[in-house]
Amino acid sequence: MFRFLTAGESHGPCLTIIVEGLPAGLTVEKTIIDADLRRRQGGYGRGGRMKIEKDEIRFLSGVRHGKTLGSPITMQIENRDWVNWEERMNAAPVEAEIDHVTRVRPGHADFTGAIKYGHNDVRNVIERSSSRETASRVAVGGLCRQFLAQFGIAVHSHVLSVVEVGYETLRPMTPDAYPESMWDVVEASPMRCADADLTEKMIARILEAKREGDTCGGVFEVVALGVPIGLGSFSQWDRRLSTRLGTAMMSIPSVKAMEIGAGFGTTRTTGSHVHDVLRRSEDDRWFHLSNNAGGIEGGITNGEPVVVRVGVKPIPTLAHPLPSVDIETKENIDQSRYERSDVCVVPAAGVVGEAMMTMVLAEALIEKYGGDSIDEMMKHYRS
Ligand SMILES: Cc1cc2nc3c(=O)[nH]c(=O)nc-3n(C[C@H](O)[C@H](O)[C@H](O)COP(=O)(O)O)c2cc1C
Ligand SMILES: C=C(O[C@@H]1CC(C(=O)O)=C[C@@H](OP(=O)(O)O)[C@H]1O)C(=O)O
Repeated sequence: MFRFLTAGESHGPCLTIIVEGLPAGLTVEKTIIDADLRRRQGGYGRGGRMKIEKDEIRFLSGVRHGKTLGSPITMQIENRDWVNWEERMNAAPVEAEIDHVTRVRPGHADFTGAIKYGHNDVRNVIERSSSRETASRVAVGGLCRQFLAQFGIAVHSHVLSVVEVGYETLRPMTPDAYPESMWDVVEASPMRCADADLTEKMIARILEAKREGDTCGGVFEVVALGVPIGLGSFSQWDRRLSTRLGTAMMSIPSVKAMEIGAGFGTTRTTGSHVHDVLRRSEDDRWFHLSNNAGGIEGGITNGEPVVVRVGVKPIPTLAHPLPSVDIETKENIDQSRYERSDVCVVPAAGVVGEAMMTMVLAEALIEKYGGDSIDEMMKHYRS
C-alpha cells in the first residue's frame, strides 16, 4: 500500500514527510525533487515569503546510496523563516501573551479552524492551514515522478486562465495536442502558460488586482502522458481513478472545482460530439479519435493522456481586507486582518496538482503491477 503523511507548521523549524510503499531498488535523485520544489515556489503573483525560502529536501530515512530501501522514506524541508518566528513559535510555554490574532479573514480557515479547535489565537490555525504544507506534497510528487518515469509516464501542468483571461472548454486532448516543445514554453513562462500572448494578459490582470488590493484565481490543467491502459477500476466506487483524482485535486487548499477531460463542456452538447471513437492503428495499437473523456472510461485509464482541469479560487488574504468579525470581542469590524500574502498562486497550484496526479498514478501502478522491488514490478509490467 502506498501512503504518505506530512507534518509541520508554516513558521515552525521544518516540514516533515513520511512516504511508505514505494518499491525497493528505485533510483531517486534529490536534485529532481528539489527542481519540483523550486517550480512550486515560482510563478507571477507570489508574495514576500518566497524570497526568504529556498526549498530543498533532506533524506532522513529509506534511501541509501541513491536507491530506495523499501522502508519508509522520511524527508525534511527547512523553513528558513523559522529564525524570524522562533520566539512566537516556540514549543515551550511563554510568560506573556504575544501576537494574538483575532480578526478572521473571509475565505481562509481562520473562522472555522478557531471555532472547531477552540483557539482564541487564530495564529494556532493559520500555521497548519497555510499552504506551506503543499511543499511537502511536491516533495512526495518528486519521488513519485521518478517512479513513474520507469514506466514511461510523464506528468505536466500548465495554466489555462486567470480570472476572466483565457480558458477554452472543448480543447483537443489527444497526445498530439501536447508536443514535447510545449512544456519548454510552459516552464519558461512566468505564468506557466503555453501561450505568450495570454501570459502577458494574465500578468496584467494580476497587476491590476494587486493595485486594487485584490487577489486572483484561475484554472490549471494537469496532463499525464504515457499512462498504460487499465489503471483504476469500476468494481467499487473508491477504486475508480476518477474518484481518486477528484479527492487528490480537491485536497489542494483553494481548489474549488475540477473537470476530467472536457468536464462541464460535455454537458453542453450531445453524445455524438462528446464520446471518443476507438480505432486500431496499422501498427496494432489502440487509439481514440478525440479525448473528451480525459483518458478515463469507467474509472479505468484508456491509454490516452489523463487530463484534469482544476479551478483555484482567489487568494483569501486581501491587502484591502473585507469586513469580518473579531472573534475575541465578537464585534463586527470593517476590515479583517491583512498579513504578508500571495496575490495569485495558479501556477504554483498547478505544480501541486502535478504532484497529486503522480501520487494517484503511482498508487494505481503499485496496485496493478505489485511487487516489493522495482525489478519485480517491471517484470509484472512487461508481461
Ligand atoms: C501554493 C499556495 C499558496 C497560497 N498562498 C496563500 C497566501 O499567501 N495567502 C492566503 O491567504 N492564501 C493562500 N493560499 C490559499 C489558502 O491556503 C487557502 O485558501 C486556505 O487554506 C483555505 O482553504 P480553502 O480555500 O480550500 O477553503 C495559497 C494556496 C496555495 C495552493
Ligand atoms: C509559505 C508558503 O505559502 C504561504 C501560504 C499562505 C497561506 O495562507 O496559505 C500564506 C503565506 O504565508 P506567509 O505569511 O508566511 O508569507 C504564503 O507565503 C509556501 O507556499 O511555501
